[in-house]
Amino acid sequence: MTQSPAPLPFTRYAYLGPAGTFTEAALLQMPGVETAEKVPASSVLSALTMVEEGTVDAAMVPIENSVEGGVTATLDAVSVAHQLHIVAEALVPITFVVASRAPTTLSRIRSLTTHTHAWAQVRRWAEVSVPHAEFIPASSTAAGAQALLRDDPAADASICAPLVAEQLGLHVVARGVEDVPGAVTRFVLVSRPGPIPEPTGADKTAIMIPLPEDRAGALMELLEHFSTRGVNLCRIESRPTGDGLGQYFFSIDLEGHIDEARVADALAGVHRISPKIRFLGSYPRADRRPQQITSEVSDAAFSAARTWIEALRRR
Ligand SMILES: O=C(O)C(=O)Cc1ccccc1
Repeated sequence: MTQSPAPLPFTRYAYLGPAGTFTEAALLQMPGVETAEKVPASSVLSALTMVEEGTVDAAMVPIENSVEGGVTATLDAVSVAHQLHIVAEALVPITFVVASRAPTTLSRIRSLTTHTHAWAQVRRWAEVSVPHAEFIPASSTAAGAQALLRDDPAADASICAPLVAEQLGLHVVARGVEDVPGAVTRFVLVSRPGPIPEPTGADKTAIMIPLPEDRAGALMELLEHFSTRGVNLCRIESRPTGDGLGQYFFSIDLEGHIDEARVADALAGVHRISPKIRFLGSYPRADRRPQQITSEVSDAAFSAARTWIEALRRR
């Protein structure tokens, strides 16, 4: 049985702005956010810094795309550079339009502006449909669309969400230009380390594990701790630590909550191999998919095993 996530204890949120970004759409999914203050930031890094400095309580940032994989800048910032915890996630279906200020055709477009993350998702379409168009990076899809309304816009058109084009009164030159229909971006809400959201029965835990150096089979050993306790991994990526060639960490999302015995036991096992492991948060799954746990790795089974050992030791 799964429980609904509890309301978030925050009143001020940062997000990659301005209004109309996909990140804002993710933030608007958070329970209770309607009455909270929403502060637009000009980059993911500045949103994270606002959290660290206490200007806001939490920030929504993109972390993974179903087509492109991890948003490395966010993964690295949350895993290494910042002391932040993930407290919620949101999934946003992504579709893009090409928008221009005045009516035009694709063949007349010589430059396109959008966020790099959006450009990565329309690149193949662009090669075929606007092969001569130059890409001009914007701080977000909505910022790129707004820039078209300036006196002397740098680009002929922008790639943005359909709603933004509509709200700004732009002309839609083409719709559904994403290379892979049905793509979804996963966003996470990060805050300063504090109380961990309660387990709901459909949760994820994020961790960062520096790979032990000069230890044959270290990855296999790490993974065994999860498999023997029936802990399913939903994402595993290796990233350079930034400290020198050959130094890597694993960024892992697993199914379950730190309050569950099998998850805590697996993490304790990993800690013995890689003591610099970092816990980055346990939080409710956005898709609310309940966990499938076999009886031998249930909390009850762990508790019975502990009781048995304690009884043996008391003899
Ligand atoms: O620029 C935006 O609207 C964002 O929120 C970043 C982004 C861009 C493209 C897909 C997902 C997120």
